[in-house]
Amino acid sequence: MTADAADEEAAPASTDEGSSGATDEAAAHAGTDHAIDGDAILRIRDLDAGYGDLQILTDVVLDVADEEYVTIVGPNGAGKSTVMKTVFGLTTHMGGTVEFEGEPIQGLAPEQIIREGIGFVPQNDNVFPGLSVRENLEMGAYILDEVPEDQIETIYDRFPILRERSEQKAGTLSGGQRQMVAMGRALMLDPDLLLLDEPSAGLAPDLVSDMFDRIDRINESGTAILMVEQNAKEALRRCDRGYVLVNGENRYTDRGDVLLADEGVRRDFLGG
Ligand SMILES: Nc1ncnc2c1ncn2[C@@H]1O[C@H](COP(=O)(O)OP(=O)(O)OP(=O)(O)O)[C@@H](O)[C@H]1O
Repeated sequence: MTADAADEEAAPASTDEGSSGATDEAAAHAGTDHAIDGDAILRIRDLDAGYGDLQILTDVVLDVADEEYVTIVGPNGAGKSTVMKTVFGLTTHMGGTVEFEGEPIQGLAPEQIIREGIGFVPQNDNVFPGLSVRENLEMGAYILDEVPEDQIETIYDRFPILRERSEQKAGTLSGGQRQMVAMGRALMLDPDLLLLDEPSAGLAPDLVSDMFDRIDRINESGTAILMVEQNAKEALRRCDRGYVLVNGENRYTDRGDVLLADEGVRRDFLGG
């Protein structure tokens, strides 16, 4: 979304004095109002979830507005990936609600969630290594009766190297190219919301900013993004709003630049 639109969307989340747009470090205080005032396409309320009997998330609140770019940061083991997996129906739902475009989706299976308009790029094992690039993309549209050729062309236009490598087995691609296949596959049904779990993990440093640029362009073309990223500072620089999660609970929520400028957030969660 545009910077202006982001300001409008994000402003209600900033409740503390000084968080209303200031990038002045001394004045910036990260907010703790985790819900936005306006409409959200993804609306998570009081979410409890985990694995089997093991509860990881407690009372998590999180919103993503239409076309918004939201990132989740926090220490290792905070439950960031668990939030994404829970939205996608891959964990045990224990309480609270997850609404997408006004409909409850908690407890639905991933296949149903894909149909609702959410794409997910997991951190690991996110391509079929023995299938070609094109076959991987086709798998992204497996719920359709026919392969959407125009969408494959759209993906190839977005990631031209995939057109060149269309017949190559995904397992023989570089890490960056595999990540493009995984993103391309998740975009095959043109989702309204794309979940990205650590998209820069394992990439050579010179490829990381290219990957972030591609994510920016996906967002600019109208797809909302919810991303977990180890490269927290860069993610907060790029996103509209960020959530800091600690021990499976919300800690701070604010615009990315406000979180970056908050001394406590920097010291405790961003490595100083
Ligand atoms: N499949 C699973 N079964 C049981 N526990 C799990 C499973 N996956 C994750 N966990 C546990 O859930 C907790 C949160 O893990 P999660 O991966 O969500 O954290 P994270 O914030 O994404 O961490 P990191 O930054 O290290 O990737 C951890 O204690 C982890 O061990």
